[in-house]
Amino acid sequence: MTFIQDQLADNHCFGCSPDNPHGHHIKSTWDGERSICHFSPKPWHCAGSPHYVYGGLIASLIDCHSVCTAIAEAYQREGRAIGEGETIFYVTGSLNISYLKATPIAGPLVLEARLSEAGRRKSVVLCTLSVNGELCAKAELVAIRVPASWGEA
Ligand SMILES: CCCCCCCC/C=C\CCCCCCCC(=O)SCCNC(=O)CCNC(=O)[C@H](O)C(C)(C)COP(=O)(O)OP(=O)(O)OC[C@H]1O[C@@H](n2cnc3c(N)ncnc32)[C@H](O)[C@@H]1OP(=O)(O)O
Repeated sequence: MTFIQDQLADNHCFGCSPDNPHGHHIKSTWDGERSICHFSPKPWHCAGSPHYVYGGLIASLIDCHSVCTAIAEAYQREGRAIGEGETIFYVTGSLNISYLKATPIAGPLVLEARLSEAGRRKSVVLCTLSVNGELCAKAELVAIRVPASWGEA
């Protein structure tokens, strides 16, 4: 299986870089229309109760999965494979999350994202997070394209 994150160069992100030893290492697939990410929380990712997931982690997963989705779609729009040619980077401009139900830590968490808007510099991504088919959170993220030089270490 090919993951978006494994095709991106110069990515040190806490949420999604494969190379950040302390990060979440999320993995997202892109089918040309929507992206999917599965994540199994660890016991220490809990909220006040040991049974439910910490909201900050949920935000972090949605953030990275959505921005990676915006990047994948942008490569596609330019007729390139992800990571091919000049680097495309997006950052989070805004992230609006509705926490609809407490998210069971037993997981797995399933994130699904698609674009509702794709402009020259700005993309809007809609993302849901479900467990066992039950919708626990939904979000809208505005991703803004930035120069490739932002990725330089
Ligand atoms: C921070 C360093 C990141 C380096 C990344 C490079 C390597 C990446 C590698 C691999 C990626 C893998 C994935 C990563 C995933 C993780 C994502 C994150 O955690 S990112 C960190 C958190 N986000 C920030 O720190 C942004 C801080 N903000 C800014 O830098 C600027 O405010 C920025 C770039 C977001 C916009 O700045 P302007 O002034 O250039 O933009 P204007 O030209 O005014 O607007 C362009 C369009 O965007 C809208 N816009 C701008 N800011 C917005 C906002 N905050 N909310 C909603 N819309 C916004 C505007 O309304 C405009 O839209 P209209 O074209 O008119 O339709």
